[in-house]
Amino acid sequence: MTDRLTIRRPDDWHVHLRDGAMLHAVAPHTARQFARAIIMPNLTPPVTDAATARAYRDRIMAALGEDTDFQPLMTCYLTDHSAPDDIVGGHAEGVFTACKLYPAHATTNSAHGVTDIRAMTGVLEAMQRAGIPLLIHGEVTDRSIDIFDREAVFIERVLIPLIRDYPGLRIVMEHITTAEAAAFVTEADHPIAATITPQHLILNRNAIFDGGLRPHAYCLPVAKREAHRLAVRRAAVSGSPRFFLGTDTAPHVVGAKESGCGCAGIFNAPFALEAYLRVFDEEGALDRFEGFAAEHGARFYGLPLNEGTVTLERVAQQVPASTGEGATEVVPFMAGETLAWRLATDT
Ligand SMILES: NC(=O)N[C@@H](CC(=O)O)C(=O)O
Ligand SMILES: [Zn+2]
Ligand SMILES: [Zn+2]
Repeated sequence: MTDRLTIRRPDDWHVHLRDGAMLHAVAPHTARQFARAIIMPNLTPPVTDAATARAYRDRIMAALGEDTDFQPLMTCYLTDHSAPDDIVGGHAEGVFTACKLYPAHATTNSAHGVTDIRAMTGVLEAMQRAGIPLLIHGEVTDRSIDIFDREAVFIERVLIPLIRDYPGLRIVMEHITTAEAAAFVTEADHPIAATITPQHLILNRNAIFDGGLRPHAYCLPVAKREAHRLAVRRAAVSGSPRFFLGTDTAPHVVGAKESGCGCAGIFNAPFALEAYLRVFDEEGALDRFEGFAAEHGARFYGLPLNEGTVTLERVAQQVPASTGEGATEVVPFMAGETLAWRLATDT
């Protein structure tokens, strides 16, 4: 049995750091585990231009203090009014690493999102030309489509036409949850990849209703049936360079989760590596963990691999019931459960 695993320093390709007091409370968790992270732009108001992104990046670095070498990679929130020149300019200046497409009203803080992706011709052409990745929350917002089918229907209705129209556009399908998405990303003749969260590797939809309504197991896209979880697990441990780590850590204060209309989002930043490693361990794929956590994403984004390593050791630890206090009290993923692995050292 392997009891220690040393890998290249990993990156998290999908993170919500929020702002203000919550940013200060949650950012250190991500910076402790990861060298870099793709920072989601769904603040209120959203991060839609380079000046706003630069200011947000400064607030992130200020929240982490002087000693950190963590690198936030900023994204631009696309709206119906996004202008190609602003995006290409922001990317050329080194502010934007990617652009994020939220279909309007698909998820938390997506009210300003895009109403018709097909109408975004100028922006998508410019991104394709400049090699700027398009990160997609891949769910249709058609209320007549069952919530468990919205990802699969998005592939048919939106993604297939999109890759046909923009054959060179680099796409990351974020937080995939279905067998359909795993198969599509594996097989597509296109520069496309997908992030996978710990929760979609560990939970199926029964977890949301396990003995009562479980708000801390609720995120979007919502967890699917067991067959889908298993398909997503196979994709994660397959060794395919098209699948990589993106936690979608999405903190909401406890009262906003435990509510008559609880927010979508799971806060997994404090023990993200440990949660993923549990899955790779169970699947007998410890040798594939480094690729998933520290190589595939950087290569897809065309960024250098990190220097340095982290070590995880087989030492049990219990996930606390909550982190933070007051306006920053958040219940972490797997609260109260015991994890077999622990992040040990940073070198
Ligand atoms: N995943 C979620 O359930 N929530 C995210 C938004 C998102 O990534 O869709 C959030 O910002 O809270
Ligand atoms: Zn999303
Ligand atoms: Zn997200």
